[in-house]
Amino acid sequence: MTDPALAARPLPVASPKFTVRDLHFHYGDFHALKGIDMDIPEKQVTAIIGPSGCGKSTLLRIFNRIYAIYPKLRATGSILLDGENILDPRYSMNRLRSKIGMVFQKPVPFPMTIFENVAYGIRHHEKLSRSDMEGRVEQALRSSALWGEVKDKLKQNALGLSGGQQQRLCIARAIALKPEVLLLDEPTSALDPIATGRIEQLVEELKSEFTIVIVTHNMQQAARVSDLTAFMYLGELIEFDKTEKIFTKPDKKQTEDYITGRFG
Ligand SMILES: Nc1ncnc2c1ncn2[C@@H]1O[C@H](COP(=O)(O)OP(=O)(O)OP(=O)(O)O)[C@@H](O)[C@H]1O
Repeated sequence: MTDPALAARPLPVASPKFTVRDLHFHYGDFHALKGIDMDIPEKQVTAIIGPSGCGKSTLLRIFNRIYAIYPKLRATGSILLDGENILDPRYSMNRLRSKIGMVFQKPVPFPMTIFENVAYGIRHHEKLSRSDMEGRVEQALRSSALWGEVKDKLKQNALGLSGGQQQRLCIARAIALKPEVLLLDEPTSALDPIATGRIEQLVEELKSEFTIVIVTHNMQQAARVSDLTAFMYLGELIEFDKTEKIFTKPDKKQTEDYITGRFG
């Protein structure tokens, strides 16, 4: 059961992109998310932090309903995206996919050319002329800060790129579909510090266009890139506030213990 004294209240947000209310999630009998309430603001970066197993990735994945393909997984409550409940099966998966892009922990480029990696998804959604497609691919690669490094080798296999470049390619692939939201699930955990720095800089640039939600194990990263930070523990949202406040003057003792390294 959620202890009302422990649960975070939703932070009032002027223009929420997502409004999450009383969200519970079950993996079969296991109650993984317990009564989450939060408002995620538009065109800002929201970080989700907390110790391993607290439910960060589970929460992130509910935002694009990945769980819905597994019969034993169940979400209750509501998540409004621009006012419409995306947990309602009548909200079509295609519509949701067109609004929400996701990037995973490990970059997984398709075994095809750099150009095709970006063009592939666009072709599934739109029919573009060759020159329009070239323009779209270039735009996505520029937005993901990769264009300068790959413009002369678009026909080379993407698997020849470095890990950091592959991750920026995955971001290019997601933003080429012009989503409104980008979900990033520990996007730098497989990268070296230089590649991590480039992704963090990119996140900062992309927030003028996209609503970004990032799960990270790295508290310094959350402090550097996010406007708001949500701290989770054992499936509950303990505290959700401006990042600066979470890292300097958190309200809850559990948050303070976590950010000062006393547990987790
Ligand atoms: N497919 C699954 N079936 C059953 N339980 C699961 C499944 N996936 C996750 N869980 C459990 O749900 C809880 C939350 O997992 P989740 O992966 O969301 O945590 P997390 O905070 O992202 O952890 P980490 O930081 O280690 O990635 C954990 O207790 C985990 O064991």
